[in-house]
Amino acid sequence: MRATLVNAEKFVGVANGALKMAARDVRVFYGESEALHGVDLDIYENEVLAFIGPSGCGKSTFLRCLNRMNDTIDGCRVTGRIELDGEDIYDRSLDVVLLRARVGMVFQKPNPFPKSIYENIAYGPRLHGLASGRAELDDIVERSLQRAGLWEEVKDRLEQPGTGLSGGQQQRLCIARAIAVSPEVILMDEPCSALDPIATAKVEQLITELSETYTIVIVTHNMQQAARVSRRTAFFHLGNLVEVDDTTKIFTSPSDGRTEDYITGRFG
Ligand SMILES: Nc1ncnc2c1ncn2[C@@H]1O[C@H](COP(=O)(O)OP(=O)(O)OP(=O)(O)O)[C@@H](O)[C@H]1O
Repeated sequence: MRATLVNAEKFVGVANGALKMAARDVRVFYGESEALHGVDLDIYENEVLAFIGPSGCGKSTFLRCLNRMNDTIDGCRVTGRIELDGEDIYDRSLDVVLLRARVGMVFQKPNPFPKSIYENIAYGPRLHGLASGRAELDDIVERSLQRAGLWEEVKDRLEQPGTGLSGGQQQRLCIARAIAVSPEVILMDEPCSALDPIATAKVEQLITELSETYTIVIVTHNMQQAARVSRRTAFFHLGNLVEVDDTTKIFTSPSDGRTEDYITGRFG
């Protein structure tokens, strides 16, 4: 563990981004059971925002609301309002496939398609008509892999299966796949929990680099990780968003006793 939890200096200059997403009174029901009890949260451009809290408190449920992944869960219902650049993402006329390109997602377990490394990246841009020919597609594939810090490791084996890479490489491949469709927001649900410390360090470094271009929301069980990568942290407890503040403040002088109990290890 590091001596200090937070290196605040690296976040200078990104503290006052424009509003990117806004959630108001968001409630999520699984059948009759209410899992999230009215969450209000603003997310700013180019910030890294971490969600922390004990198991089952609703972090992943809320994250999935942000690109409507909950739509894919039977019996799940979302109420309230979530806006992306001022637009209601639950509006009936909204194209969900396009939304998920704008608000991409990286999951806990790396999940490359059972296709070549090249095809893993090329699939999205092709689907969304982002390349006018093979040369442009090649260029997107190379740039995405470079951004994800994977190009040097895979440039000579682009036709080999993505599933043949190491776990850490697979996760960076999934990040490259998310980047390839030029998202604005990237949601990450415990992206390092299946990785070893070296692969984790690479992904954390990548998150810091990517925040120059994208807005990143990350769920993590690892408080040191939240402290290392995020500018702000939101603490969830029993389906409530208890508080959101600068990461430094959350880990040094939180406003709510429940946050204090959690970060000092009294529960969770
Ligand atoms: N598909 C589902 N069907 C029914 N209930 C669900 C489903 N997914 C989550 N829940 C419930 O919603 C609540 C919040 O779960 P969620 O997975 O969002 O929490 P979490 O904070 O992400 O937990 P963890 O840290 O363990 O991943 C829990 O009570 C959970 O049992």
